[in-house]
Amino acid sequence: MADSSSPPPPLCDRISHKSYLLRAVDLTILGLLFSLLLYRILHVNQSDTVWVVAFLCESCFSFVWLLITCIKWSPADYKTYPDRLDERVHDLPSVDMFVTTADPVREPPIIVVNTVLSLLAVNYPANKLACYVSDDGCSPLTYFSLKEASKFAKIWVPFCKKYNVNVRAPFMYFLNPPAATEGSEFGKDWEMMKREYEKLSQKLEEATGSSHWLDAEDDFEEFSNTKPNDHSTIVKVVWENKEGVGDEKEVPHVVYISREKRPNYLHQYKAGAMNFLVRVSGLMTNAPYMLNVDCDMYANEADVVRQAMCIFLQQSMNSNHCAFVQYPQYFYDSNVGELTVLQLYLGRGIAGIQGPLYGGSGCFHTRRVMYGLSLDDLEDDGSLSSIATRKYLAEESLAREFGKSKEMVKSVVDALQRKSYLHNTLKDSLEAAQEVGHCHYEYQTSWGNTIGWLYDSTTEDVNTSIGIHSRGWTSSYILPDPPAFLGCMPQGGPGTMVQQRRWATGLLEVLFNKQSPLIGMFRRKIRFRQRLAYLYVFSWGLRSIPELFYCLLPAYCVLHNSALFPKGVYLGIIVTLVGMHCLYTLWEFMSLGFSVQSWYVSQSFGRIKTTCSWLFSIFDIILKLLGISKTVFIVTKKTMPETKSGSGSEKSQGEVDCPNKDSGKFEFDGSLYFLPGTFIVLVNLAALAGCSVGLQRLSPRHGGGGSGLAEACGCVLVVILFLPFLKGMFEKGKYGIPLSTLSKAAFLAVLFVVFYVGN
Ligand SMILES: O=c1ccn([C@@H]2O[C@H](COP(=O)(O)OP(=O)(O)O[C@H]3O[C@H](CO)[C@@H](O)[C@H](O)[C@H]3O)[C@@H](O)[C@H]2O)c(=O)[nH]1
Repeated sequence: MADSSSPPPPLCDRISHKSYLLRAVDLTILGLLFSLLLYRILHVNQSDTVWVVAFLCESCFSFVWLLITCIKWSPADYKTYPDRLDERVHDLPSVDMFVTTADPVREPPIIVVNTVLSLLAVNYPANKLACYVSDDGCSPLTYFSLKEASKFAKIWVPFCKKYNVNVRAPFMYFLNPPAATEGSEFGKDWEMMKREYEKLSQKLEEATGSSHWLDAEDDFEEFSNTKPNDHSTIVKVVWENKEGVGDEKEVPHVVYISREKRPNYLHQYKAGAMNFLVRVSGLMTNAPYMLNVDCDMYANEADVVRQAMCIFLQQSMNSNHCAFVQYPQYFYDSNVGELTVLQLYLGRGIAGIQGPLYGGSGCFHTRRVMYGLSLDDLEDDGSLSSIATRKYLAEESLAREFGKSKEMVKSVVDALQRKSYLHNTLKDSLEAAQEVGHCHYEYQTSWGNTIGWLYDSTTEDVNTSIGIHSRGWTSSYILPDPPAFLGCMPQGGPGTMVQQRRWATGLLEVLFNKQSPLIGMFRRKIRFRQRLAYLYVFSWGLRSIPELFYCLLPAYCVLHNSALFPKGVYLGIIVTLVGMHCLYTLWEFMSLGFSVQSWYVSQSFGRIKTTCSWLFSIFDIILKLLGISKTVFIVTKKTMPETKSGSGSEKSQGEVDCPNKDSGKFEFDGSLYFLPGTFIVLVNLAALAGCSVGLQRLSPRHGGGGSGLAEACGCVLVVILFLPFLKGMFEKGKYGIPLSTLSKAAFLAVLFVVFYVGN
């Protein structure tokens, strides 16, 4: 029997994943890289440019590996015990849930609706939840869909709770009929729900094609004569859970919001939408915690909110320093093993330092931290220190920072002082909500600067994340199995290239803005290794330059008859390095249930995205720094789950996104993204062809003893890594490289070859 004087069991445990073996492997690879650099220094021949370029590239790779080793040194995450929550906590805190959408075509409302339904049905008292949907597309269709979805939610939520359904996004749930339930009560309910969901989908599909419903109801008046970038603020209470007591049949509040937009007015993309969500929810429900998900990231696990609360509530009993709880982002229907591996190994590594980076979706935030509090502003019991009280609660300074709305200032004071929200009806706040959605509301306030989601980067997530860690807060990482949230990712092709470029550009923007981990070394309270983690992420775009050079160096050396790699026994350094790196990364993949094929796809895609997409982020950032152009946020196209059935609940984490039948099959279009890759393949093929006809003999020998088998193997390796491009040269349609790209790349390749042979 448990001793009544012993402390109650914790709500969560921090699990360390430290491994001496993995540290040894990381260090060995680092040692090999440094030996290679040393060899180059000792054997340098100043007239040999190849040697110098290779040295510079390898220095970059070594630096990146040094960062990786530091990041992965002490991995950790959290295990939570949601079953203990009810025993320990009698009054669960409220949570405001935010969903952002921006374009009803690229983000079909049926996807948004599924995400919303999955959130409305989570295992948490409905009177403690409110779901706010921000629509940057100002689309009556999205509003219509939400209205229909909230009607469906009245049968869906009780159904999920009654039968303890695991996956509460209907489009996923109904992919798998339950086994042998015919005739049972559950079987009948299941059939009925499925029919109702089909009706809902049908209605939304019909509404997408026509707009007759728009005139039929007064409710859509505010949408008339609006354009996505030119309209007034719209705030609509879709469903209000009046006098909710947390009954299983209740549906949480649903609110639709679309902030004012005017042409030529910088609306700050997603970050601007998030800040409007924070303000409106502050006026309406003012929950101390806020969950944010992208419109395609549905809750795949009914206990997501309870799990996050285990961390926050345990921390508030102890030290109270966790600003946010981040779940990793997993994806349905897409081959993104690379992201899964990255989030597990590197993600846990960062989580073991000061905590995971905020990834933009699947994250629970504390409202007070978003209002700019630093860790130092709090006493041990979580109340504001006397200095912070003076600093934050003077009404004048609050109005300066948070904007002129009196209701907003009051709600901020309540949130900072942790006062529980006094129930008004949501509609009482509509007028104030309109005011805080005005284009000019943020003018000369601290929104986006020190408060809320931070501006000045299209990757608002990591920009905001470093702002929070710089104020001394920590964050926590939970990796439940099945995954807590699942979203969609574009398959390899133009969509991916645009997305990767936006990420790399946004990250570089932070590297060069005031949040940069390179500045404020002693002033900011961010830990040293956490800074390195940010540096690793923010410098993605810069890695494109050494990678591009390194993909061309073997071909150059073969054509130029010069040595790239060490000779004799020293060649062993390179061979061991490549071999170890391959085996190590392969092990990382296989340990998560991915196949060898998936590992190859990720290695190949890694090189393609760096040289073809990240490369453009450098141009973007130069143009931005020169003030010639601004960066833009192109919304990623979302697709319904099609090829795979299954709820994700019976699968292990690794299986969530194993490659589909088309893995490695790349889609092309005529955009410039595909020019560098095609050029790389052509040049390496030309070098191999030259090698086989003995071209080197025509070239004079250059430093290091001329090229040999190692350089030719280098060319083969590059071609293998860019195989989707080689295949694309022989395919037709969307899988084929367009003739225009091929001819441009061929022209450049001919220039490259002609210029270097015998030069
Ligand atoms: O002007 C905008 C642009 C985007 N969004 C929303 O922002 C979210 C993310 O946009 P998406 O096009 O899906 O970007 P992804 O590249 O797929 O998203 C990743 O990268 C983004 C940063 O670039 C992060 O914000 C996301 O959380 C992260 O999942 C979506 O819900 C959009 O509807 C807006 O609300 N307003």
